[in-house]
Amino acid sequence: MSKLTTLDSDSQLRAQLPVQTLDLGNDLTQTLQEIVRDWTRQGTLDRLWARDAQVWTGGDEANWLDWLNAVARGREALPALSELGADLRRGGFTAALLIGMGGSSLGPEVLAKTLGAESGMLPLYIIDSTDPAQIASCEAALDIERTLFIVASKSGSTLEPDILLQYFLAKAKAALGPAAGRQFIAITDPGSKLEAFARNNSFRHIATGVPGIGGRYSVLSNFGLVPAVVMGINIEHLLTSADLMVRNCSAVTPPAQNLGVILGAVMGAAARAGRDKLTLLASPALLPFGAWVEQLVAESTGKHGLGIVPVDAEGIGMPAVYGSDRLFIDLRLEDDSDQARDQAIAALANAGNPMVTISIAAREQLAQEFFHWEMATAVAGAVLGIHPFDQPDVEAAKIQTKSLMAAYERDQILPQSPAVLVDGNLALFGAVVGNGASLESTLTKLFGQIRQGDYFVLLAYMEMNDPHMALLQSMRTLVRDKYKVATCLGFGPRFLHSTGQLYKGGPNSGVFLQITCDDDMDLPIPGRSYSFGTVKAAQALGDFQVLAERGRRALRVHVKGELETGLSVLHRTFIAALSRVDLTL
Ligand SMILES: O=P(O)(O)OC[C@H]1O[C@H](O)[C@H](O)[C@@H](O)[C@@H]1O
Repeated sequence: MSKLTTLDSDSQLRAQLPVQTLDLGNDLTQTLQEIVRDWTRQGTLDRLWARDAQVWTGGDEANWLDWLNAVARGREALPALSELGADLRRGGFTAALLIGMGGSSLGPEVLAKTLGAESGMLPLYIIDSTDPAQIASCEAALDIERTLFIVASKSGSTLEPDILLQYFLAKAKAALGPAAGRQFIAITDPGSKLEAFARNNSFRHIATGVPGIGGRYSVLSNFGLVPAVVMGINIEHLLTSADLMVRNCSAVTPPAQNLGVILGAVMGAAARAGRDKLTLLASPALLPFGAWVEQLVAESTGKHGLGIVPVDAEGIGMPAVYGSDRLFIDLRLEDDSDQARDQAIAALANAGNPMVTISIAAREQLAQEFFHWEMATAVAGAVLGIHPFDQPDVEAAKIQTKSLMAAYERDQILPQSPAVLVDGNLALFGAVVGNGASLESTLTKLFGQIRQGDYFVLLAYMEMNDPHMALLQSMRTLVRDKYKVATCLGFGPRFLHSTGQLYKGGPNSGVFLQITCDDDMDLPIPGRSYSFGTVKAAQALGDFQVLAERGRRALRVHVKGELETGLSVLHRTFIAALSRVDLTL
């Protein structure tokens, strides 16, 4: 194994930048060197910073590169942001709820879960679901009268934030009367419908986004900075730290020393060599970073039948449970390592798996990691010849959902074909279900379709909570260990704004098990003729229809009646089916 460290050990920068170490094996190292040589000779990095769309596909990439300057803009906005912080300190709030999807919520979620609120400032809750139970749990944790609501949406027209805003504004109005708007902040691009709504409802503050920054690249703009201010995080420190990475990734730093170019070139080279499952291994304290990386990598690269499959929070296994399609990236916090984890990672590297190690000394350096990964993803897009700033297939599921909702508004029922099979309280849908089959034989058939190099995904339209997470995680681990394939877990509708793009538009190597459920309780949406439960059902249906249209191998299991009972039956049958299946890999 050849090892390469991309900064001199005595470099002053190295003390403050992450240390990035590569252990790639000969073939990948050679490809990496070729890419770096080409980038140097052809001045590709200069062209990237000069916003030359030919670096990628020659499309409209130049319109989406304002994230390159987000840190400088953020620094200019520091006085205004500090005024906002002072105002909030006087506001008498006890907590904040951020309403948003995908790029508008995943960055703030990382900040909330890794840095958290400073004392005296507001802990940040996030709602990015239409699941009635999840909305109810979130509401139960809040004192509505003393909650600051942050509605974050670049477009200002995304369905979920729109209806969640209606819901929580009605609650706030019921508690506080017409002054309720003072409890709300909007973060949105100029001229959006949300901006107008915020004005008309006398919101406390409206923070604007930059139209030339896409959602998944927006964390270092107001979309991440305002929630950070709400939590009392020192954003001046974050931006100063991020600025070091911006400088390292700039055109002044030659590709061979440029952390972003190197990481991106490795990602692209690995994907070209069939190692397209980018498996993030994060120190426990940095685990929440993975959900943000997932969106960035999946939405940016997963299109036109190509893409890098991000694998997040899979847990680390023995080398024997992995195929030869993995690139491992170990994101570590120096004082947060334990011996068992280190040994497991060393075993993976010793077994010949390519491994990138990114080591940071303090959590605040995640601000650098945001830019590092943004640059790397843009570079990987260039290496793969992909437009990294669009998301052509997200729209397909949205269109399908819209037409289902229109049918519901007309007929008061969601149009859907009957289940192909009902096994106890579980109803099965999808082409994989055969005549006279059972849940177990259908699962066996689905598993039988998994081939080497595929990935298996659980799409769960239910409350994202610890018990559900534990059960679903155990299911994905069983599949990984038996088939040696990468596995992913997405909660709906959250993942539709993240990995959904890749699942539909990327390579047809995904095998999907969608799990839906009846809702024990439902919540009405003020001013609408439908409930959150209906929206969630339409989103799951629309998602499944698009997966089927795209020829994806997919099964839907709907749990009728009590969710926990149905899930444990599904879990047991899943294990039984796995143990029956003959390995055909
Ligand atoms: O911020 P918004 O306009 O509400 O968009 C939220 C999300 O919507 C879509 O699903 C996009 O695919 C995501 O990239 C985006 O982050």
